[in-house]
Amino acid sequence: MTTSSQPASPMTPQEFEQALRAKGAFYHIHHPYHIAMHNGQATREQIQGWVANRFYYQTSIPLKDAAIMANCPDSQTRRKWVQRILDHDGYDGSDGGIEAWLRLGEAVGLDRDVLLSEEMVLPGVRFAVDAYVNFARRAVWQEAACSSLTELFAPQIHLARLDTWPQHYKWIEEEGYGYFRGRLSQANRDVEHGLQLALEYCDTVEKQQRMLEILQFKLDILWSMLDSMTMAYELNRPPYHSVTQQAVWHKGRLL
Ligand SMILES: O=C(O)c1cc(C(=O)O)c2c(n1)C(=O)C(=O)c1cc(C(=O)O)[nH]c1-2
Repeated sequence: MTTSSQPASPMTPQEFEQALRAKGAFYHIHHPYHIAMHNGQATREQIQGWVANRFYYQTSIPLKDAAIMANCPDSQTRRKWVQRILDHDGYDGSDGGIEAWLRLGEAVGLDRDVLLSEEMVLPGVRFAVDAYVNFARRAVWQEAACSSLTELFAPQIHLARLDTWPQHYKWIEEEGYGYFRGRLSQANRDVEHGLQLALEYCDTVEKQQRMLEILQFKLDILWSMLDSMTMAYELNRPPYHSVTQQAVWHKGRLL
């Protein structure tokens, strides 16, 4: 094995931030399934499939964040990090992101029970999301915390949806867009904290290279989710399509 491609000295914090940001080239905003949704070319079934499958990501994010907190001995970090769980689960009478996503489901014509039952969650989506939660359980907390840094690129994707979906998909009820609106400020705040942790923690060549690899792993998760949806809802090749039309795949959380 050769290590000749390793740089001799660590990047400066500015250079390292640039290297993290450059990973935006591989964000799922560039996936053909996402581009089709953005351009108004997605069918109702494709939008519904995306909303129902992404619900599994939404409900897994608090599990992932709780796993990070469980491994983090620093109370100052936990005080900040706990806000991420509250954002999704709701607190003090505010509903939170999971409820907002259920409303998005209703706005695209999916009963909330369909989302909650996870019956539409494709195995490939489940495996990708579970990999994220399991990584957060095993990794040192700083690495797990910084794997959330795909959120660097998220405000742009939420804004783009708010911009184009109402024009293209008149059948989606307006109140479904609350989730994307709420995430704009939340994602920016999360990124500020995540980036600060990454720049402080990654002070060696090895840590910087590993963090870039972890960010790529997270990008792979988001991309693979859309690959699974492409197979099922665009190419009409859901799991077992060659043997049955029925959705026989497992439905429960086996994490
Ligand atoms: O809609 C999106 O494209 C998108 C992407 C991501 C992301 O980049 O991981 C998140 C979200 N949304 C999101 O809503 C969210 O709450 C969130 C939390 C995290 C994380 O890794 O902790 N990513 C994301």
